[in-house]
Amino acid sequence: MVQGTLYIVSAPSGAGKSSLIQALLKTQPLYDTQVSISHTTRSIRPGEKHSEHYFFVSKEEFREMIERDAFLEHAEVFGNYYGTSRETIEQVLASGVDVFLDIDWQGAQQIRKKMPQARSIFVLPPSKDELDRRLRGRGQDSEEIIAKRMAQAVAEMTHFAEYDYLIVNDDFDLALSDLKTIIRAERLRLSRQRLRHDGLITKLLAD
Ligand SMILES: Nc1nc2c(ncn2[C@@H]2O[C@H](COP(=O)(O)OP(=O)(O)O)[C@@H](O)[C@H]2O)c(=O)[nH]1
Ligand SMILES: Nc1ncnc2c1ncn2[C@@H]1O[C@H](COP(=O)(O)OP(=O)(O)O)[C@@H](O)[C@H]1O
Repeated sequence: MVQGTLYIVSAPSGAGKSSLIQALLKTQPLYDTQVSISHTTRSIRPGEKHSEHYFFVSKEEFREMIERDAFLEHAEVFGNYYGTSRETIEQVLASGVDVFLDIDWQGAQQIRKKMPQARSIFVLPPSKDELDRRLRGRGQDSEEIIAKRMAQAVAEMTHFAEYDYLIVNDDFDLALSDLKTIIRAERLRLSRQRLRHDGLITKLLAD
């Protein structure tokens, strides 16, 4: 079985990474691609569902998970804790499915150390004004939270060069097409193709 690829996707809040990942998943069968559902201590937003968008847990539950080493990575973002559960990711990758992590730069650094084979993608907004418009347009955060996220956006963006790929999410369809191209190219990497087509290659090279 060929291991699935782990994709890390980061961006300043509001740049559109969740929308891009969700749109991508609609075009891929579940046996090919899944998105990891993180644990978080932040409050649930209107329209969000427990175990669909996040596992919403208390600080105590989160701390208990850190203590039993249940996270592949975890970080504090905007004053809340976020983490990726180790168990599910390892199982899903082992079954050959690609997994997407929507995580920040701190989590990305931790994953790269543990799993150097992971691929990382950074999503940029076309401008700060547009980022601000998207955060407001989403209509889910208070003025105070939006201000906090805008203030953090530059700090997050300074990490773009640590990533393998960069997508500017100006025109959504174009950005989605870029994301699909990255995945297609990764699936065509020689190391993966060799394993998938071992028999074929042996036959073609036989005298
Ligand atoms: N390190 C880490 N960051 C996460 C995780 N889940 C979400 N994040 C990041 O936390 C930040 C805030 O996420 P969220 O509160 O959902 O806001 P949104 O990205 O603006 O919708 C984003 O940068 C996410 O990528 C996680 O499991 N680990
Ligand atoms: N290319 C785009 N053009 C215009 N609006 C966009 C684009 N991409 C995403 N959005 C909108 O911007 C808002 C923030 O997107 P979201 O995916 O929640 O961002 P993130 O997950 O990076 O915080 C949402 O309302 C989304 O519909």
